[in-house]
Amino acid sequence: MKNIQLLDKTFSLSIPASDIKKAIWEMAEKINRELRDSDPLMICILNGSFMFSADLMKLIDFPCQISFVKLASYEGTGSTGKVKELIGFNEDLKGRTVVLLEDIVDTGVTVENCVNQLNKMGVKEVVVASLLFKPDALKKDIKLDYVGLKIPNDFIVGYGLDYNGYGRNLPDIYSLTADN
Ligand SMILES: O=P(O)(O)OC[C@H]1O[C@H](OP(=O)(O)OP(=O)(O)O)[C@H](O)[C@@H]1O
Ligand code: HPA
Repeated sequence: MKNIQLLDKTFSLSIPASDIKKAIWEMAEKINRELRDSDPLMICILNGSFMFSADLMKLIDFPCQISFVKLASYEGTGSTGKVKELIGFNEDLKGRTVVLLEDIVDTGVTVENCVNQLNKMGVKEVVVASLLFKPDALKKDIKLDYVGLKIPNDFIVGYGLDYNGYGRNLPDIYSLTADN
């Protein structure tokens, strides 16, 4: 199994790029079918979602807007349980169908925070699309509308996800090995 080293930690290959691509194709197909008449505004949650959002958006086959927010809840290999807002929601979203684009839903703290903020702003509906979901880590009562892949509760890097800023550029996803 292919291993990589990032700073002090070793990771082993867990999800190859071909599986990620297939999951995004399937999600895009559903979104194209189900949201094309809603004039949705996609919101990419930076940093982690940059790669997923870019690949998904290229497969959306109707005119569609995208905007960006920058939030952080994870430090090192764990959740802080709090969401830091580095660039927030600053457009008029009243009455819009908003699609949150997440690379991963882990504890659910970030998505819950976004959904609450968007509902206060008077959106019509919030739709959540996440490439990855860790069901065993979830601590919040949130609804996920589109999920690419369900994964075990292991710390992962690659395809946008990082360990202390490293690993985001990897095309495959790797998980932390037991010997760390
Ligand atoms: O469900 P949660 O426990 O909230 O975890 C999910 C969030 O954690 C990651 O972001 P992170 O805070 O690491 O910031 P980053 O996107 O800049 O890496 C990821 O991109 C999600 O936004
Ligand atoms: O497993 C993870 N890896 C990197 N960033 C994350 N943010 C939430 N979960 C993770």
